[in-house]
Formats: sequence, C-alpha cells, structure tokens
Amino acid sequence: MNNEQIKVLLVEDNQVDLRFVHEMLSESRREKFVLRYVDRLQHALDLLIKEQFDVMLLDLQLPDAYGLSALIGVQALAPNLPIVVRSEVNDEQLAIDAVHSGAQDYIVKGEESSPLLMKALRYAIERKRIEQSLAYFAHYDPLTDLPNRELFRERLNRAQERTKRSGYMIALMFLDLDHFKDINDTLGHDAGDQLLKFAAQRLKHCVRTEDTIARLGGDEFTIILEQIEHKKDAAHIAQKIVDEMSKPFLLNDKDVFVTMSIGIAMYTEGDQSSEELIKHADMALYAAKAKGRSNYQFFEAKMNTLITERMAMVKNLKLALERNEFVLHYQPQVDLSINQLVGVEALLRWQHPEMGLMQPNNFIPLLEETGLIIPVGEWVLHTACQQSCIWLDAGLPRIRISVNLSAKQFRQLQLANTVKKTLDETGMDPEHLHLEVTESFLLSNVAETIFILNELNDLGVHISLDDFGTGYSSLNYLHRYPFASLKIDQSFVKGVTCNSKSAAIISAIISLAHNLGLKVVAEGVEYHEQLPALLNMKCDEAQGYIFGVPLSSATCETMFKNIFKQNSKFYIRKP
Ligand SMILES: Nc1nc2c(ncn2[C@@H]2O[C@H](COP(=O)(O)O[C@H]3[C@@H](O)[C@H](n4cnc5c(=O)[nH]c(N)nc54)O[C@@H]3COP(=O)(O)O)[C@@H](O)[C@H]2O)c(=O)[nH]1
Repeated sequence: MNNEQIKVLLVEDNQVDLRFVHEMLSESRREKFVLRYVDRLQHALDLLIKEQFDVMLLDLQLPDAYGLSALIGVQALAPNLPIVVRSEVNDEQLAIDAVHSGAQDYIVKGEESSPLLMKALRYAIERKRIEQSLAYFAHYDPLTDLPNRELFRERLNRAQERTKRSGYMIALMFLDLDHFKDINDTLGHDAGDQLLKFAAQRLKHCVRTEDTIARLGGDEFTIILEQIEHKKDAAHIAQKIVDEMSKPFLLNDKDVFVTMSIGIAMYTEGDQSSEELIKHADMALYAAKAKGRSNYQFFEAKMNTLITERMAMVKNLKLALERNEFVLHYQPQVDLSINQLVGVEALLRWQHPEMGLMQPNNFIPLLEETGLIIPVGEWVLHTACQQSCIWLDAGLPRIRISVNLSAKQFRQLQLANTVKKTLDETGMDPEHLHLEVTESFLLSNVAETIFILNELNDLGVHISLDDFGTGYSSLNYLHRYPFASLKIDQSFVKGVTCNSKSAAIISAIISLAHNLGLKVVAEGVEYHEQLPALLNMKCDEAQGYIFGVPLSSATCETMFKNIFKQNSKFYIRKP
C-alpha cells in the first residue's frame, strides 16, 4: 500500500451509490483515494488480472453474481486483496457471513459517513496484512522461508491421498546437519542461522519445485518426494544431497565443512499412517547417524532395535553419574629433554555394568547431544583435581593434570566460577591444572573466547591447545589467546620419521609455538625412533603408548612411586 495513494476498486451497479462513494472518498485529506469502478463481477475479475488494487469495495447484489459467490470469485483470483463488503440494510446477515468467509469488513449502505468509509478501507488493508503475516507464520519458517511442521503435515497427508490414486510411491526424507550444535557453539548462532539458510538453498537445488522441503525446527529438515517409481530414484536424490552438503559453506569468512545425514521411508498406497511414516524416516535418520554420518539409509524393520538400544544408552548414561560408573584413566606426559614424568592427562571411561569398560568415543557424542557433558565434565574436573591431591598425600610430588573441556562446557557462563570452586574444594594448586581446549573453540566470538580464556588464566590455571593441526590451524591468531602450551595432533606425529611433509609441519609448528612462548607436547608417540626426531626439533614434551597407555589411578600410583624412586626418570620401551 502506498501511504499517499490508495487504489480502490468499487464493484457496484448502482450509479447513485457510485457517486456517493466517490464524494465520500474525495473528502480525504490524509491520503488520496484513487477510485476505479466497474458494475459487473466479471469486469472486476478482468481488471484484477491487469491491475493491482489496494482494496476492493464489493456490493453483493450484482447483475452477474449474488451473495457470497461474488466474494468467492474475487478471492480465488486475488487472494491477497482486502475486501470491504457494502450491503443493503436487509442484507446485513449476508455481509456478516461474508466477513466470516474472508472479507475484511462490511458497511451498511446509508449508514456510512466519509470518515467511516475511509476508516473501513484503511483498516481492511491493515487487517489483511496482519492476517497474511499470521498465515505465513502459521505455515512457514521465517528463517529459511520453507514450510514449517504444520504445513509439512498437511502436505504429507495430501500427498498420501494422491498416492492412493496414482499408484506411485512417496519417499519421505528426514535430514539433519551433522554436528550442527558444534557450529552454533563454536561459530555463534548467527553463523548457525546462516548455515541453515544456505543448507535450505542447497536442498532446493537438489529436488523438483513441486517437491516439499520443510524445516521442522533446529537443523531438522524433511523432504516429501512424490511420484517416485523406484526406490533407487530416492537413493539418487539422497546421494546428490549428501554430496552437495559436503561442499564447503562460507561462514564468518571461512570455509566451513558440514555434512548431512538422511533417513528415508517409502510409502506405497496406504501401507502406513503419516505418523508411522514419519517415525520410520526418523529411525532411518538415526541409523544414518550411527553409520558414521554423511550418508543416507532407508528404513528397515530391524532399525527398531537400534533405536531402543540408543534410548537405553541415554537412559543409562543419565544414571551413570549417580551410580558412580564413570572413571578416569591417566596417561603420562614426559619432558623429552630430561626424560622425566611431568604430568598426566585425565581421560574419561565408562565402566558399563554389562558392556565393560567403554572408551569415550563411544559415549562422549551422546553426552554432548544430551547436554550431560556439563555435569559429567564437572565431575571429571573435580575427580582429576582430587586425584592430584590424593597422590600428593600418598607421598608423591604434585603431579600436573590435564583435563579436556568440551565446547559445551566452555560456552557455559559459569565456567571460571566452576573451576575456581573446584580448586577451592579440592585444594588443587592451579599451577598444576592444565585445561585442554580444541581449535574449534577459537573460531566463534573471538572477544568472548578471549574473555573466558583470560578469566581461566587469571585463576592461575594453564590453558593448552589440543589436537593442533586437525582443525583450522590458524597460526595467525594464536598469540591473541593466553595459551601455555600446544599439543600437536597424533596424525602428524605418526609421520615424523617417515613423512617429510609431516616432519616439516611439526618442525614449523614447534618453532612458531616457541616464538610465541608456548611449550609443545607431541601426542600419540608410539615408536622409539620418533623420540630423537622430536627432540631434534626441540619438542618439549611427549605423550603416547611408548610411555604408557591411559591407566587407572591405582596402577598409576604404583608406577609413579617406582618412577620417583629412580629420580623421576621414565622407563622407555626399547624397540
Ligand atoms: N570433553 C572430554 N573429552 C574427553 C574426555 N576424556 C577423553 N576425551 C576425549 O575423547 C577422545 C578419545 O579419548 P581416548 O579414547 O581416551 O584416547 C586418548 C588416548 O588414549 C589416545 N592416545 C594416547 N596415546 C596414543 C598413542 O600413542 N596412539 C594412539 N593411537 N592413541 C593414543 O589419544 C587420546 C588423547 O586425546 P587428546 O585428548 O586429544 O590428547 C579424545 O579426543 C579425548 O580428548 C573428557 O573427560 N572430556
């Protein structure tokens, strides 16, 4: 609508009424009402095809249309046009019915005044605008402009009806961005929103315009593919989506790699209800995630068992903390120049009542997904600090302990308070606590990240950059963060003696870290010949199976007592 000018289409066959309306609208001082007039519904419809109007004044007693049929005809052609019905006194009930059928207002002929008519037209325009935005929000996701859950359900029901008649199949896809939470946690919510918009665009390019793509919430999308003849056609589209999504997304001026997992349920001629179909697609999605993500899976009946197992795992994880089933194992870290034990890394294990000792890669992703990583992470921090004090009480020197922080813990508002409380409660010396964070933490909200790291640094704890080389490896901004040390990822260390590129990278990382005043720890050292190579490059410390696998606190205590008896010198397995 133009504020200065309102284009009104009057549909009225009575010349007296026409003049009357014209006079009333000419009195306006606020805006200019531009009046067009026709005396037949058909003429109005012809004009609406050619011209845009802001509002229509419609008489319901026309020579070629009577009553609600006139209104329905206009709505079918111009669903967005606000309509004010003008009725005779004796037709008032009809006018009310018209409002119930979608007209924005009605006025009774003879009872109207100039201000009343103008107000009715203005309000009709405003009301229609509000109705349209409400209708939009009820059916669309404003972030991606895709249909929302409501519209998806409606379209799925309609597609199922059509399929009963057509004999084709429907492929219902459930899609989910892998590790989307990490993007939000590390790059911030604006980048997360941007990613969802980009992903929606890419999905549109993978399907036909008549297929429905919907966003159910978060990073969950669905696609309804109709008129599918063969299952392999759905497989082909799913693979296209997986491939498209694995291309980099430009977020915060960086190439970010994300993948998508897809679950597919096929529907043939009324064989499942929409609820069952949705449940099956969701189960297939879960199976795709469990298969390592970035793939698609079709629903199979045996998947029910898989889901039940996952649900049982989540339930057991929730109880594991109360039941004291988590344990920490400790892996030695050795100063390479003097061959002496200098610290340990605390690594989480789950002593599962039936499955035995479980490694973190099998349950940490679930802890992250369920948010349980926050209380479990606090438990890890507390137990590790307590252990250092227990070893001190047992006559050993104070042993430095490294604890891994997950991105979720890191973004917690109270992290510094939690660490401070733990130090106070356990009596741990902050100097001997190292907190390990990974590179992905550094990418989002640099100011907030620096603030959190500085808060931790101010407590006197050391901060170590873990898995260096596996992520974004932005050497440029390392100096902006208060790191005390940097751990070179085991994938590089593996090649230190046999791959000249790995060796060159390690050497460069060490020299850069030293220039920035950081110590360097090599992770995953397994072979004897790796030690002199690392020492030559002036690597400060190392950790790996060559010195020992992660061990229980009791085994470590015995080992450490022996070590400290021999001037802390570490025994190294000879090849
Ligand atoms: N947020 C938290 N993450 C945690 C916690 N505890 C562990 N983790 C993370 O889980 C990942 C797997 O850990 P794990 O199975 O314990 O593996 C560690 C070592 O056992 C392994 N390692 C050590 N030396 C060697 C070696 O010589 N060869 C070899 N193949 N593997 C070796 O490396 C893992 C140590 O990783 P890092 O933390 O990067 O130093 C792992 O990512 C843990 O971080 C927890 O409490 N919270």
